[in-house]
Amino acid sequence: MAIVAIGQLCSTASMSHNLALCQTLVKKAVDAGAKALFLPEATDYIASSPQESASLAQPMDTSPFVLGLRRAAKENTLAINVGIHVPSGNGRLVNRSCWISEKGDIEAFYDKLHLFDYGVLRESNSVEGGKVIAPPVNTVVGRVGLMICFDLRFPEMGIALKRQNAQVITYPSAFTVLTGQAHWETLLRARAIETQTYVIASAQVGAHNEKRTSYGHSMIVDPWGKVLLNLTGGGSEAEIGLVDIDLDYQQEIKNNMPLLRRTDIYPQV
Ligand SMILES: O=C(O)CNC(=O)[C@H](CS)NC(=O)CCC(=O)C(=O)O
Repeated sequence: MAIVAIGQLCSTASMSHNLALCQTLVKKAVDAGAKALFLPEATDYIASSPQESASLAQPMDTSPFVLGLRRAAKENTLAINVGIHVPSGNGRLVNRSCWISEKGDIEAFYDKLHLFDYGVLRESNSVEGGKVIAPPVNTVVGRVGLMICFDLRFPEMGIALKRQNAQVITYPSAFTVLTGQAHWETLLRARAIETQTYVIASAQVGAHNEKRTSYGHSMIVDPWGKVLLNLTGGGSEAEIGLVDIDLDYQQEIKNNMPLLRRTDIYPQV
C-alpha cells in the first residue's frame, strides 16, 4: 500500500505563480504521508494563445519551474509527476509528462502523441506530436505508464502499457468543460476496467484566462473501475486528494479475469 496525492490547480501564464502553488501542494501531500504527487497537464503554464505558449516554453533541464519542483521533490522525498511544455525547435513545442523521482531526478518523460484539435483549441498549431510510448517507469508507487489528457480517447495506448505490465496509468489533463461533462468519467473508468490498472488523472480546474476554463474533477479510478477520488472544488484554491494504492488488489483483479487478446484474429489492433 502506498498513499498517492493528486494536486488540482488552475495554472495561469505566470510560471512563478504556478510553481508557488505546486510548492504548497507538495507540503500538503507530504504532511498527509503521500509517496507521490500527481500534477496536471501544462502545470508550468496555460497561455492565452499558441504564440504566447511557444514564447513561454523553457528547456526541461534549465526551466526554473522544473528545477523548483525537482528541489521540492528531493527536499521532501516525494516523487512528482507533472505536465510541462518544452521547445522542440522551429518555435514549436512538445507537451510533456515528466516523472521526477523522490531524489529529484527526472527518471522518465513522455511527449503527448495525440493532439487535441477541437472547437477553438488547435493544439497542433503549436505542438509537435511525440514519437514513442515511454515504457512504464518503476517508481515508489509501482510501475507507472505515462500518457496525457486527450490520449485518454485512444484505448490502444493504455493496452500497450498494460502489455508492458503497467500497474498504474496516468493522464495529467486539462479537459474542456463541455467534453469533460460528456466524456471524462466514462473514459477514465473504461481505461481502468480494460487495462486493469489504477488510473490517476490530475486535472486543471477553473478559469486560466478570459478565454479558457478547465473542467477539473481530478480522479483516481481503481482497477475494477470504481471511482476512489473525484475532486469537485471549483478552482479558486489549489487542492489535493489522497488515495491508498493497493498493488496486490491490482494483481488479484488481473488474475481473476484474464483479458487474453485474440490478436491472431484482429492483428490490425
Ligand atoms: O494548452 C496547453 O497549454 C496544454 N494543452 C492542453 O490543455 C490540451 C490541448 S489544448 N488539452 C486537451 O488535450 C484537452 C482534451 C479534451 O478536453 C478532450 O479530449 O475532450
